[in-house]
Amino acid sequence: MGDWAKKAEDQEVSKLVDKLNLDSKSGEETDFDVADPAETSLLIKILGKGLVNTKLSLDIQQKNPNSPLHSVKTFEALHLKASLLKGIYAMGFNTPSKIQETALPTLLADPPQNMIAQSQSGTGKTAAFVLAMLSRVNVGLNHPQTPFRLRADRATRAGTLLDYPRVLCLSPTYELAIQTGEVAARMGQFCREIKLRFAVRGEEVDRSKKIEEHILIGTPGKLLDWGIKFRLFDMKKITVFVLDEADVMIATQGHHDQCIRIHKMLNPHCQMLFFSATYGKEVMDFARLIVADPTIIRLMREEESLENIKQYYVKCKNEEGKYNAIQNIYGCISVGQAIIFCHTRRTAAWLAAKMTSDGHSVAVLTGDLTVVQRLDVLDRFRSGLEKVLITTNILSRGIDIEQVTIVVNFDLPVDVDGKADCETYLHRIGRTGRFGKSGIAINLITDEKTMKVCSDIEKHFNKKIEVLNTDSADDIEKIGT
Ligand SMILES: Nc1ncnc2c1ncn2[C@@H]1O[C@H](COP(=O)(O)OP(=O)(O)OP(=O)(O)O)[C@@H](O)[C@H]1O
Repeated sequence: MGDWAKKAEDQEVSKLVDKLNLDSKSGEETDFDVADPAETSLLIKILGKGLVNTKLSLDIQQKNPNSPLHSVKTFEALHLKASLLKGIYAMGFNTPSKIQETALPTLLADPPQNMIAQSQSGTGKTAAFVLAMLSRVNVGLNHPQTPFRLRADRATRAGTLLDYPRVLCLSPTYELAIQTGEVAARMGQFCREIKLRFAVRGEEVDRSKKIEEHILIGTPGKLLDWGIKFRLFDMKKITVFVLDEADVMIATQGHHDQCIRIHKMLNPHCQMLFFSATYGKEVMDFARLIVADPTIIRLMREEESLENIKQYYVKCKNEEGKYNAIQNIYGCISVGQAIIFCHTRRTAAWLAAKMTSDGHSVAVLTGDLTVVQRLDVLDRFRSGLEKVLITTNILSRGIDIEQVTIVVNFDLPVDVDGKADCETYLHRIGRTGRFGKSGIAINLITDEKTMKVCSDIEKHFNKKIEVLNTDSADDIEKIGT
């Protein structure tokens, strides 16, 4: 698989550059930013350098009484092929993550079990289902359940494996498919007999030849073309069907129906695996269309508390007044790194220019940047090259920027109806504070309307938002203690 890994890497770079070019041409100018779920997911995967070791508990809803739902504490206990175990260790995985230790025994069980697994980004779901895909291909070659005629048939053809692919993995976008393929290439690097193929835009096929790779990872449209339109492989022979990023899949126009169409072509004995970072009703409804009698595993998210965050509001006359409030705060207390949220790109640009001219080191992250450019901004900010990150709603819920000491809502988060967006507020300020020290959140108010938004947020979380007079140095110094 080694050459595949290099190819996947090259593909990823060149395709991300394509996206960069595409982005620079695309998109009418808009002043408001709305986070694109697929871009957010890709950013998280690329930024997610390591495993999110979580203490959160697992909620396991056992649907299939035959499922051997126990957990393993080591990868050895999974009795994987030596070459696969070698690949896992080569990736630096010493012990299974929480979701892996519980999901893998079921994912690898015989007879195969269907599963719906939900856990937030960075907890190891991709690695879990990739391991299952690679294992199944190995197991499929000589599994006692493999129909005898298939084994005999294969023996007569002296190893020419004509009844492949056996594994389909659907991703909502080209970039996310490449990311998953990368993980598979690294994990299967010592399993030279396993062949992977991307079913994504730009991947050409010879329509006169059947596809012989064992695992296809791609987007629904391309897989529909290869499997149903051009019949380049037999959908009925698929033994493992993985639907990844289901929450993003639902949010990406048109994928919902394509996934259902593909699913309808699979045989009922195919193992259906469904992965999602969120677990809302729409995700669960979609899952029930795809997965029969699933074992359901979800990583519970504890309610985020605002206990260690001190929240203030400042009454300002206008935008200039808001700017002066920020300047006064910086003039009185030492601020580590700060994130300032604006409602529009225009405000973000105006504020960035003013703060830069007053000597602040400022980074701006808005929706007109490509994924690659956003990564660069976030990397620089995380490494402390800039001290102030000015952004809009594009810095959506999923992207965690830890270790900022102060968050300023230059504009409070509101929904499309102008009402308080409490979930976004929680995400925005939920990252302040360092190792349990209290964080500071400052909300800048200019009129009755935004004052009401602020008090609605206060009521929603039942956590006092104190008034702050930024014309008084004593008042400001008090918040820094
Ligand atoms: N058992 C493990 N031990 C150490 N690192 C791991 C383990 N499993 C996964 N990782 C690493 O943790 C990071 C997140 O893993 P993975 O991508 O599988 O999580 P995820 O839940 O799918 O996240 P996302 O939803 O963003 O894709 C990756 O860098 C991966 O290499």
